[in-house]
Amino acid sequence: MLELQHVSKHFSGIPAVDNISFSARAGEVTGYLGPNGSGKSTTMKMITGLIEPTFGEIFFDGAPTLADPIAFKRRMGYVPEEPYLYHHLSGAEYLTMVSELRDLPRRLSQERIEGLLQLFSLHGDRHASIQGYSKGMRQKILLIAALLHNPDLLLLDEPFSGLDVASALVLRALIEELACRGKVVLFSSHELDTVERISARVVILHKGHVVANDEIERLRGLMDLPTLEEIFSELAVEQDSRSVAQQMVGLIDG
Ligand SMILES: Nc1ncnc2c1ncn2[C@@H]1O[C@H](COP(=O)(O)OP(=O)(O)OP(=O)(O)O)[C@@H](O)[C@H]1O
Repeated sequence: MLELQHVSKHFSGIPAVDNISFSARAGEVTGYLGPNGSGKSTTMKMITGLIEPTFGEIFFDGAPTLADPIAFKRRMGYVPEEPYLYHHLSGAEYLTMVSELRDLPRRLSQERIEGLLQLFSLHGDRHASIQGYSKGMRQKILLIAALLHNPDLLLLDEPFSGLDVASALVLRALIEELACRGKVVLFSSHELDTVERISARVVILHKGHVVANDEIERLRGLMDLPTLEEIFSELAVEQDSRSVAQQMVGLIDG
């Protein structure tokens, strides 16, 4: 289980994430939602150890993640929102580098790389440089890199970004399958339909605060709202989208 206890992150004294506590359990998918700038990526980065919390602690299977960061990173796979890749490498070279950094045996890692490239329909492009890859192709490389070492915890920050319909369907099924196999999966997304389909629970952030942390089914009942989109709008959207759109058109067409 992944557990955040009273975690905050301040940038120049300003809280981006403010005293949040929640847990994500093994065997189920936890959706992590919030408007732009609400603190989702900051939370993900704190869990990975890329940035340290200003306050609070993060635990994985009962142990503080910062107590033994190397052991924790062996068990974690992370798909960042921003694809920081080495563009001069080919997809296959990049994945080989990742597997070497992760100390995976060469034969095993090559089998996994070849297989995953095939299954993500990227095999034909494996020797081309990442520079020439489309956004979706880069996203697939990030996904494969996060999966290669068969992690127990998957942190997926907008993992569907740039994927075509077929690949998004594969990823959706993959996330469900990983949870079925007992992994902890925390994934952030703005695609509420997808979140609603595959997540048991959601955590909703608004301006750095947790405004909901429950099973989707229970939230529907408690709030008497039929869809996650309506629950999300009620808790985390302040503006009337129709009126904002009309004002925008008014400005350019006035
Ligand atoms: N390195 C940083 N320095 C200063 N402020 C930061 C930094 N990183 C994030 N922030 C601020 O923290 C807040 C939360 O940002 P974050 O990227 O976590 O939001 P998000 O929920 O992931 O948004 P999005 O949906 O747009 O990806 C924002 O106000 C952002 O400007």
